[in-house]
Amino acid sequence: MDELKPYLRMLKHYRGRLILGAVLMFVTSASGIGLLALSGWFITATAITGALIAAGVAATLEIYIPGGGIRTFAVSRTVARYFERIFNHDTVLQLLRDLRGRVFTQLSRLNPAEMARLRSGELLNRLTTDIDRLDGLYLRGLSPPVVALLAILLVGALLAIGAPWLGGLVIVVLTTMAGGALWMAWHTGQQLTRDLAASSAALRASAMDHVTGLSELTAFGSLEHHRQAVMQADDQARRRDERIAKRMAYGESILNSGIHLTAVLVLLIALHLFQTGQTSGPVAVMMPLAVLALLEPLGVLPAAGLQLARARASAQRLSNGVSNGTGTIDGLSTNNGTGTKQTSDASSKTTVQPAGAHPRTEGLSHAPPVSINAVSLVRGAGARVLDNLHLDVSPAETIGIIGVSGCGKSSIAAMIAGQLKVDSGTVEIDGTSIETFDLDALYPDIAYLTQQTDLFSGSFAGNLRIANQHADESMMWAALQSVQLDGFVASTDQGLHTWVGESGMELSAGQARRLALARLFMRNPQLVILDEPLTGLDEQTAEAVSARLSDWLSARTAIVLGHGPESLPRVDRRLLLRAGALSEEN
Ligand SMILES: Nc1ncnc2c1ncn2[C@@H]1O[C@H](COP(=O)(O)OP(=O)(O)OP(=O)(O)O)[C@@H](O)[C@H]1O
Repeated sequence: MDELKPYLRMLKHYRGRLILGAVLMFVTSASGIGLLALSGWFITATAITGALIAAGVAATLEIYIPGGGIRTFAVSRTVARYFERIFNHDTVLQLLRDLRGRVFTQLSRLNPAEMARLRSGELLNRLTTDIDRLDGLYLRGLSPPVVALLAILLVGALLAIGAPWLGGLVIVVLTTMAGGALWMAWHTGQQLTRDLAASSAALRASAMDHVTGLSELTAFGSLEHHRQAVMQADDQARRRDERIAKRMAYGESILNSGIHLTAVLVLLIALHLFQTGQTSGPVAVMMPLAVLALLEPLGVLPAAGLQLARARASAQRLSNGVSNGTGTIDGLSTNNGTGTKQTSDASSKTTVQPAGAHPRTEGLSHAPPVSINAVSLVRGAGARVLDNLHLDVSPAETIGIIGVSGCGKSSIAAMIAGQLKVDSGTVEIDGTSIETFDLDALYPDIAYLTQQTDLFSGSFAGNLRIANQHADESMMWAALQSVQLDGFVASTDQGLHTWVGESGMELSAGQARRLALARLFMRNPQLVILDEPLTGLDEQTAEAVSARLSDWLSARTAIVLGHGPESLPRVDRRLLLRAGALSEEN
């Protein structure tokens, strides 16, 4: 249940509302029980009185008080239900707002490497299904057992009018039955829910792959094959859903049968009590009816058990891979005993502050030295990408690192940018280990161009402003000119305000890359990391951009990565990365 603790803590803020909501739920149930029990009593009492009068025996019955009671219960049941629904749903909406805020905040703290690990299907699942399950924690998971228990106690008290021992016995029997049903649903729900959540995420991910990769799948003639895979994922999710529904239906029918059986037993005992003169006829009829009135508050218990299991699984998933707000960035994180948090999955290693360290909170006031000392790195399935790597970059030096595809160039870039944690060794910027840097303080002074071009749905101006919120139009035109994109932008209808499409889809790959490069010129960083900056540019444009880039880099410390010498701008030193180690290139 530990996973649910943060959410239970969140519920504490609404303590008053939750108690009032539960009271309204109980009033609804109690009114139902009162209505049925009193109606049974009243009908029997009037029948007996009528029969006595018909037999010539003088008999009277006070009808106004029980009649008024029945009307009161009928009205209070409807009114309490109405207000309970309005009030509790309002509370749930407030909880939902807090929950969404919390999850979005946690997601926004993830760095790109971690974000990439959460496939979009996963993310969508977390933001919709998981949150929805948690928002029902109170209404459908926690309050029904409380209300059910109170309802059992009330019925026990009513039975005690006929025979106190019977009231006590029924309380014990029904509480055991209800507790058992709740526990069974919770227990079986755990595994089934985990399986269902996994199949739903797989279904969403494959459905999204199908839609986004439609043109590739069509071009390779694999559309039908992939469609079958999506259908299979759908089938699996549906079968798991059905299994849960069946188990819940079994649970409900067993519980209902138990309540009916108890009502029959209570009827037999009540008739015996009546026969032996220990209770009156109307009370004897009221007793089994009061038990039957428990069908409603107890019938929801299997669903409540399942809801609790679902909420727990959702809480687990939400904390898995998302910061829990206590400094742990990844659910897979473990403390390795040295005070430094690490992830167990090599492919998702990210830089995390060592516990207890005082982070450096000031950025870079000058072009910093960068040093990599005895760094080793294992990634993915366990391949050693870097092996005892050393590198010293002097202030304002530009170094180029070249190497074949997959040799580890991007890994070096991500490491220096603090987005990949090394297995051993240190990475230092300006004499400070990247692990002790407050990255929020460092990032304004570094520029990191990743290999992948990320543009946002928006205009040219909007995409440039990501690098510098306060940039004016002349600055933007100058940046666009540096990457030779000014002519193209000027030729569009709305110039800087032209929409570049979702993720820059209305631009060619080369234009998108140049727009990403232009963002660099909008800032004044001290340290620059460029991962294959000239990819996708034709020879002539690459030459022009390269010359401009070389000038811009001259006063900054820069590490530029590329496949070969032609993919680099002018550098002070060129190194070759091979077999995890660097060697000088002439
Ligand atoms: N996200 C990841 N998860 C697991 N392993 C990865 C990941 N990214 C890269 N790797 C592995 O790390 C190794 C180095 O990859 P890296 O991207 O650093 O190479 P690279 O030299 O930049 O390649 P390229 O020039 O093709 O971009 C590769 O063997 C790759 O399989």
